[in-house]
Amino acid sequence: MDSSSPSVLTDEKYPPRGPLLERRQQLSDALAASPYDLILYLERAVVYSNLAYPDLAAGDAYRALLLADEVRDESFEYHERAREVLQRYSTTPCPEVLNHGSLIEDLDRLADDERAEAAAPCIRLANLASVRCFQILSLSLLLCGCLRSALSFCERGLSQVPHNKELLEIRGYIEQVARRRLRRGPDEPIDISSLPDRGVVRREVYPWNTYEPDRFSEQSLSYLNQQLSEVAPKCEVRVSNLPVLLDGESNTDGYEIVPTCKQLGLFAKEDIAPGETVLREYSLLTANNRHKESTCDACGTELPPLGSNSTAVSCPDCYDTIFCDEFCFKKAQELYHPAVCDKDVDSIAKDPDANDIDQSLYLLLLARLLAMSIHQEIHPLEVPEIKYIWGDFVSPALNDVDGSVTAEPPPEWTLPFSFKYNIEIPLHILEKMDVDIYATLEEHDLWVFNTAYSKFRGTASARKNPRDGRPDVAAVHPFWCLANHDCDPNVTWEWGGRMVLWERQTRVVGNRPGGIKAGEEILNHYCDVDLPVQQRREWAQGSLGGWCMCQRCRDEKAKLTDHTDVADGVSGVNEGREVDGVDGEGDMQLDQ
Ligand SMILES: C[S@@+](CC[C@H](N)C(=O)[O-])C[C@H]1O[C@@H](n2cnc3c(N)ncnc32)[C@H](O)[C@@H]1O
Repeated sequence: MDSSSPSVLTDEKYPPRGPLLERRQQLSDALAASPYDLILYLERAVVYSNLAYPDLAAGDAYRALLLADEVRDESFEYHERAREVLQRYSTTPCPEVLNHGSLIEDLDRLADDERAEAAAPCIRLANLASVRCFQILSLSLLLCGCLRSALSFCERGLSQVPHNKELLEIRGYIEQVARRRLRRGPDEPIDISSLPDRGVVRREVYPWNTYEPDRFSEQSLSYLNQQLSEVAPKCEVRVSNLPVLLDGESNTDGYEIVPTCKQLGLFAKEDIAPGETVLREYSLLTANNRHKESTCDACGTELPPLGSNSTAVSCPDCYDTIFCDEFCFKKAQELYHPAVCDKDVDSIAKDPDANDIDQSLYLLLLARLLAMSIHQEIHPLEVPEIKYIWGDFVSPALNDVDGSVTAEPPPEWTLPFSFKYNIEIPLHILEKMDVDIYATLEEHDLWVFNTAYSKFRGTASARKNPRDGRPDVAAVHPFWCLANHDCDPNVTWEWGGRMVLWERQTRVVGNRPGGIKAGEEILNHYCDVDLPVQQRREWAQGSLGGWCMCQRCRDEKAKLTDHTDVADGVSGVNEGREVDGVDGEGDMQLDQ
């Protein structure tokens, strides 16, 4: 942390979390009772900042900004409701949260006298609130590492109050971090479009998240096993001890004992023969990022050729949505489609830039989850397809920091984040679905989206389009994704409408015959296991969340190191194999 720059997350050095968490709860309850109150949103944003959740602070400041726009524009949907609430604050002294630095004087000094007199007091408050939103948004997004969005909000604020000290300071910090990240000198100009806009935030079970089950409890395991018996009758879910993975190369390969952690895994309850199907799973939690692509909207498989004998079915109400057969159409109608039918959401986040492919797929998975929860009238985190899955969460205590404005987000923060994909587009999608984003805060708060993203990352699989090799379809299969990885796997998998895991005829190491004995763990593979150890580890790192420590990797690495020693320090020996075919694989696991 850069100790020379001021801490903006906290007024005191380490504010006690308890009272802040209590205040957060009070404000959330108040918002549930008065959902169009932008002052409550701003107050909660400040609490989130003090709790070191800059992403959640940005989320609340953005909702407050939208409400300030509602107050000012009579033609907007929530105008009356937002104005009526704000009006209540105009007779009392200015709300504390708006009285920040020199903001009030700066804005009043600029107001054209006549217009200022004519303006209703609540319009003055809305103007004040929107600049306060720009301050919180720009500073919070800077702290998450989203520099382009941070600068853009800062400039929008400065266009309203060009001399505001806080905004000018924030712009200075953004430029300081941008110069460091882009390696620019102090006098070199910075082009806003070249600024990085992907950041990272805390990945955790938020202290107020009451939806996360104890995955290791008897109740959870018995529920999971009951469901699993339908898709993988010879398997059961059990607790598995897995190596704790490091970020990269280390000297722990040769250790006899490596630290382990408790997770879940799939195990055989009965012997499984070579070639036998181990699991066959259907999921509607799918996404497709091509606008006009011939895949089934429900299961993501290629559509059958259209024609008089085709099994394909289009929705009778929004002809554009096509399903591969009657089964998928019925499942879609039962579980999500009515929430998006004829709602003009089809083109959102489609055909993304090459850099945004993964983000677009995760976003579209979130959109599907939201449609499922809205149609089934359950909280998004209660949707069975994601409720029990792995989120690679870090304990809140480890995430806690005393942040400094110009420091990089800490290494414990591992959830990729951007203003566009975590805040702006999810809210836009909900609005297209005719959802009142204010009245449904409990279901559609940013922490709910972040929790869903944590679960998708590390469990979703994707398929590359054979024409251009770009991943364009993704899915979460909640039982398939319980199987852990090993570079000497005993199963292999393919996703085409159904996710299928089947027992290998032969194992990679020693070419020994396949077959899984009762009690043994089902070992899947998250990378191409024909690659040499270094490339395997690099490839699997994204989906595994660390450097693979399976026995095969450790043995091969040890052999390679011995060989390197003998060859007098020749390093980087690859096993005489060109790394081709890495991009040729159709199915892949998406990176975390
Ligand atoms: C798709 S999930 C697998 C199921 C997960 N263990 C659970 O409890 O639900 C992927 C996560 O499992 C863990 N994992 C899977 N295979 C592993 C391995 N060989 N070594 C260490 N961790 C592994 C990693 O934390 C990874 O991010």
